[in-house]
Amino acid sequence: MSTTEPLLFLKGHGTENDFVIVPDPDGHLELSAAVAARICDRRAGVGGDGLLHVVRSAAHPEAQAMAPDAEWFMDYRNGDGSIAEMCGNGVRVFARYLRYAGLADEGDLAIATRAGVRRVHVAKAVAKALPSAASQDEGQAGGDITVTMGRALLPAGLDASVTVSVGARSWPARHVNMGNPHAVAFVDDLADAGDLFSAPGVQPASVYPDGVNVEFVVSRGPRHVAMRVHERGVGETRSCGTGACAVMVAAARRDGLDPAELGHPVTYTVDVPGGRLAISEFPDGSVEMTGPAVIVAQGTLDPAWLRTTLGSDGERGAGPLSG
Ligand SMILES: N[C@@H](CCC[C@H](N)C(=O)O)C(=O)O
Repeated sequence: MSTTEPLLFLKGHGTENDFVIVPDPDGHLELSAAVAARICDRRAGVGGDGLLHVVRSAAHPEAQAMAPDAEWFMDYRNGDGSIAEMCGNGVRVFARYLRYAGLADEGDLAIATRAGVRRVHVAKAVAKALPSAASQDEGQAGGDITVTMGRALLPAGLDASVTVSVGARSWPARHVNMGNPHAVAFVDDLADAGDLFSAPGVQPASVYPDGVNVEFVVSRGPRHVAMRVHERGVGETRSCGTGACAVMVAAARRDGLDPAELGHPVTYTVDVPGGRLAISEFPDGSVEMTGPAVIVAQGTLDPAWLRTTLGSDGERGAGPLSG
């Protein structure tokens, strides 16, 4: 694929965690970190917390082994262009896109991610917001999407507890892995985290050699919490799906609720600045998340802008976006 061709993109969000969606079914694009970051740039690009590169699993080297189980691979990038293992809000938006583009049927589908295959249930569409040839009969505005997020890993021993700090303040936090790393701190007030313009400190740093997403949590009522998040590779966002799952599990343990011991699922409502998610943990340890996912726009990336992004001398063009 050459950069003289316009490149289709869409814009979507899940509880206001927003993404640029770049369909590339046959895996012709090589998206460098620099190009992904440029596309996600809110001033010089389209703008988004992250980028969802939509590729057939069979066409992507990191996903070929999952191709028998999941036709599509979510090649997720953070807004700074870095690669992450998993994005919970992203996978709902990814599923919404597949329905919107007529690439998946209503009901259950499987999506390959770097954290493994995730099962997604797309609820029946209830509204139609975007008049588009590609929109099929999919409702963009309505219908929650449920994702089976896998098990939360709660490391034991030295890695179990960490300390999160902002300026002179610090809090004990829980290390939770949802395919990607999280540190969950319970605070008295969400404002205690300050402006979150820079990443909170997390000690010991050796627990998170690849960086960490940090959640600040307050209680709102029985099995109801609210959170803010500073995402690795992005900054503060309006929501984080994997973070909400990590928060739910940490809150349940704090409240003495372990589904494996209780023999029944436990469900929490998790409020994020951009909306609300319902998270359940089951006796087998699996975690399920339900929330909205919306496609808001589509367009094409200007080939001239892409060439500028790549560098007119071709110096950066050889790697960032080619095919
Ligand atoms: N917003 C996402 C998480 C995206 C990845 C994260 N920033 C990381 O680097 O692990 C979500 O909804 O889970």
